[in-house]
Amino acid sequence: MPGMRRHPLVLLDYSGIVSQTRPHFLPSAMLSLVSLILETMALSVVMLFVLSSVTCEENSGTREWFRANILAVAALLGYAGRGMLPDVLSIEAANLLFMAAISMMLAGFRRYEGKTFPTKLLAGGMAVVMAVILVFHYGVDLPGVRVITVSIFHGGVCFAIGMTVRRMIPASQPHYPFLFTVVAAFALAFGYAVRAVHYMLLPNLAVPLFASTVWNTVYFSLGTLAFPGLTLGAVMMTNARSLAKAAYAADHDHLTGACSRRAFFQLAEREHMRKLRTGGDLSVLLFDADHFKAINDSFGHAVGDQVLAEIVKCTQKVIRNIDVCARLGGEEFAVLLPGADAGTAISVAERLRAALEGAVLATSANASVTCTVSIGSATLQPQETLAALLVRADRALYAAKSAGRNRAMCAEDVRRIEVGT
Ligand SMILES: Nc1nc2c(ncn2[C@@H]2O[C@H](COP(=O)(O)OP(=O)(O)OP(=O)(O)O)[C@@H](O)[C@H]2O)c(=O)[nH]1
Repeated sequence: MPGMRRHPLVLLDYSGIVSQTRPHFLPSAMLSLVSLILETMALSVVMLFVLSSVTCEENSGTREWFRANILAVAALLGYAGRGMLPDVLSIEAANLLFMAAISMMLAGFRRYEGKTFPTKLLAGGMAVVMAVILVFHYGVDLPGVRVITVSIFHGGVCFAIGMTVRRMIPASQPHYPFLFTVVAAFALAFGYAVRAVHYMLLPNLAVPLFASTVWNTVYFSLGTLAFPGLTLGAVMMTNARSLAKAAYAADHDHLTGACSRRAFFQLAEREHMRKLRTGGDLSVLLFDADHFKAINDSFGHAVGDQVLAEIVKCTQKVIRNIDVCARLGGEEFAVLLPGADAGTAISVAERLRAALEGAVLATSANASVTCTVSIGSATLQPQETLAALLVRADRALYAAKSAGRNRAMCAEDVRRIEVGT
């Protein structure tokens, strides 16, 4: 084959030049480093299986990480074949594939972040590195210069990965997957930088590629960890995001973004227990859109949906951050008001009613769609259960509907009316 050096099993330096000939057996030192490369390949293949379990359109970045691992496997095959494959495959092609692989890894993290990939910058960088490799392989054979150039590229990309993931460390959900990836990326960047500086300081460092020196072992181990480490971080980040999405979906209403019924009852239970233990006030508002069926019938279900979403937006503007607005079902909503006494609760209810009465909640064929609400409020009595509190709020809501709608009524007043005082 043209370009292939015909030494079936040989020990080569970085440039691929024969430095020793071992016609039938690989020396054990060489074998240990080749096996390190083969183990990395095996790990990357395992990572491909792991990645395939999370790779899909919704999980941004996973496709790029999958491709990156395929490229890495191909590159590692090339590196492992040094001495058995033509130089153009084991040096040029392998380096090109590994640069593409690590760049693809960065592309995955950028996609995960929702950002585009700096294709031109990286393609330009790869072209420069390849030019250096060609010049310092076929022109002047300086393996050290090739190592320095490739290490600077890999280190730079790993640093960019670290910076990208560092920006994404979330405030609320578990940090661990992100910290793991940031540490892995920065450690790799540091390792590559040390390698580049090492070769700059010792330009005549001409140990054979697979010679089992301390530094070779350190640098090979670094390379061994690069892909599996970053891929593991990527998979953990994907799982963290999936869990966060699932938790959000369970706790929020899909249409309006309000708290879900399930989450509302959980929060209400917790607040109720706290108030029973520590004292203090707790109020709840139950409210329902008036004649909502007529909106659906006149403007269509889509406009009805828009109105429901706007009702929630409007409510969230009226209440405090610590209050919780939930959609209990259909056109029925609730607001939990921790620390609010009966007077505060009815004034919040009145503000909400007035805000919705004056708001255009949707437009349809140039018609403004408005919708009023009826509200029942109730405040926790000593030793009262949550269920009893909600029953009283519901009765107040029913009273507001019966009294003509578009009004807020307080359970305590309704009770007074019921007992005739
Ligand atoms: N667009 C839309 N409509 C919904 C949704 N959930 C429930 N509805 C509609 O809400 C309407 C509720 O109607 P009713 O229970 O008769 O209540 P209403 O028309 O608001 O009358 P009052 O409550 O007595 O003032 C029904 O037509 C349901 O189909 C939803 O998610 N989207």
